[in-house]
Amino acid sequence: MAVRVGVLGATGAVGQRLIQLLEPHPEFEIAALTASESSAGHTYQEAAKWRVDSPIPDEIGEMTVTATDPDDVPDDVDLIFSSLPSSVGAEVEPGFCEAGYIVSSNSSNSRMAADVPLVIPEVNADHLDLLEVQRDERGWDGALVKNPNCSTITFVPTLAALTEFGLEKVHVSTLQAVSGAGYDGVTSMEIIDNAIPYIGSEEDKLETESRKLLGEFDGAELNQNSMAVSASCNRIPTIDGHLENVWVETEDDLTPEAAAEAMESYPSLDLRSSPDPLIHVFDEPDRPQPRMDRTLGNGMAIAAGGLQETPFGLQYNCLAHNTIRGAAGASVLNGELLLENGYL
Ligand SMILES: NC(=O)C1=CN([C@@H]2O[C@H](COP(=O)(O)OP(=O)(O)OC[C@H]3O[C@@H](n4cnc5c(N)ncnc54)[C@H](OP(=O)(O)O)[C@@H]3O)[C@@H](O)[C@H]2O)C=CC1
Ligand SMILES: N[C@@H](CC(=O)OP(=O)(O)O)C(=O)O
Repeated sequence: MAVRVGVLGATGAVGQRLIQLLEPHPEFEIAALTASESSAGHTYQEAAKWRVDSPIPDEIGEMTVTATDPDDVPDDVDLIFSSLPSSVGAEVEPGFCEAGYIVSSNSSNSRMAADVPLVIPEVNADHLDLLEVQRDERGWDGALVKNPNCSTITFVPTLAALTEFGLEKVHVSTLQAVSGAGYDGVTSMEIIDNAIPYIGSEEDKLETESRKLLGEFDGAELNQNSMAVSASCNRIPTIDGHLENVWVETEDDLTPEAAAEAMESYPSLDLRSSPDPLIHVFDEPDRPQPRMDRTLGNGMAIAAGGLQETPFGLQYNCLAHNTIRGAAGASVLNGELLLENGYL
């Protein structure tokens, strides 16, 4: 029987992607949609300014949106997908966990909290066991699991494939699509014929979340990876798909051929939304490209290419679909992992 799920922030850009992925999902059944007080009480099709590239499923359009409060969500909902502005997430997510709901959240609040698993299933599924520590410390019947920032998700799987060479220093420079800023994030006058070399708080997220994701959980606490990470983030006028340039210095010698082999053979998982292969390595020097490669693996794959030796170590480019692998798809995959691991 499908697990009944709720979506917090269901009318937003990521909430709409969540609905697009969850509605046909055989393991999950959408049973609750929440948003702000101004949307509550309206049907979903009245409340949401739908912008996803497939129509609103009929039965979803007719559902009534409720306020984002545990008392408004049916008790038989077991799993909550949260895609709220982070200030709202920080306020309401603990209440859902206290009320017994398992929350798979995309919002940035609490990602770096010591007892909150920050998970990319193919990279660090074992960090999910931090939930035992979380429940002991917080006394929750529910639980809170986070997926990382969309730019972090794009480069960390490629680093995970290279850990056997001993990661020492990583430099990453991003070319991020406008959808990452949300529909009202950057105006057309700001971004057309332009590039903006600043995205608030983004560099810090790449630098800290990557070290947590590649850290080791010893059963009691998580020890962060000791690699040094420096990030520089840029907004460019693409719609979807974050492209990143990465330089990696390693303890052991690392040739482009060995790196390509490690990335191509990095294992996927037997979860419905996990693509196989996880990392697609291009031989063509001008790939990956956002418009051509963001839908690889139904938007869940990581694309890499342009591997070469430089005076600053191995250099390559990588790409992922920021609102699918980088947001809604990441939360759904964490939901699948929670199900697989018996939390639901
Ligand atoms: N856009 C993207 O590509 C990405 C976004 N994210 C993150 O995901 C989260 C959501 O982003 P996005 O979908 O773009 O945001 P949107 O602004 O498009 O949507 C926000 C959602 O939250 C609801 N909401 C806003 N305020 C409240 C409130 N006070 N109480 C309850 N619900 C509220 C809105 O409801 P209503 O319609 O009623 O206002 C809406 O459903 C953010 O944390 C963002 O940083 C992460 C990665 C990528
Ligand atoms: N800041 C990201 C999107 C985002 O909302 O990230 P986060 O999930 O860390 O809030 C971007 O602009 O592309």
